[in-house]
Amino acid sequence: MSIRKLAAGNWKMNGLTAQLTEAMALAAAHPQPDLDILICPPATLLAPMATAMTGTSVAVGGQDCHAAEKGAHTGDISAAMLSDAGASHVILGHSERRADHGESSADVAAKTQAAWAAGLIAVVCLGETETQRDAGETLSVIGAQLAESLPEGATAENTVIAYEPVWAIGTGRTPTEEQIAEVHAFLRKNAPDAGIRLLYGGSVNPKNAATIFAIADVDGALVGGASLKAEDFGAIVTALQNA
Ligand SMILES: O=C[C@H](O)COP(=O)(O)O
Repeated sequence: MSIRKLAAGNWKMNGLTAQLTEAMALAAAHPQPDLDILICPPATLLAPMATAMTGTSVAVGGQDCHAAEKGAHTGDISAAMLSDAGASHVILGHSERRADHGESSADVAAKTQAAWAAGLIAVVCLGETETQRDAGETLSVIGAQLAESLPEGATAENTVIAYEPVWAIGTGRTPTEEQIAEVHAFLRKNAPDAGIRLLYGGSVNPKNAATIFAIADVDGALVGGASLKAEDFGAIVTALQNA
């Protein structure tokens, strides 16, 4: 089966209006890539970025949504609002949300349903902590997160899975190629649809991208820090295209 690759950037809580030029430079450098490119900016930049990316190769996504359609949830954003602002995707269950906002896998599953209902593609994040890896619990943790975070009905069309070891995020540390291969093979085998794209995330940069993209069952990356600069993210996109 041929799986279309995806280079996704998560800007997290970074980016002001002036940084829209980075997305524009990325789009200009990759006018017709043979893969999908996604940037998930902070909510404040969603609408202007979606407008700036119209007609380009770059899709735009949110970083979280509420599980409810609408209502009294001060400060939250619904999936329909993301879609209305021009998003096609939404990152859900990122470990920073799980840690900072106490999100459980059940919460992530409810948000995933909401995302699908609004026509968004859910980019669902899973990953073990360093303590869990050291205890030999990686696959059981990932297995439980996978089973509990994805509601019934996940397909290659509506869902992307991102494997992000918590200890590799923003640390400059990455798992070995064998460790990534093991988790991705597990996800390919256990995901509800074998066509669901599997991204690796955690300290991906222009230097290590080609090595990571050569690993079996890695269909792309969810990139944090290195997605903020068009030059760096562009180099990662090129490495993925050449993989
Ligand atoms: O969503 C992205 C990941 O958390 C990776 O972040 P990072 O590339 O800065 O390590």
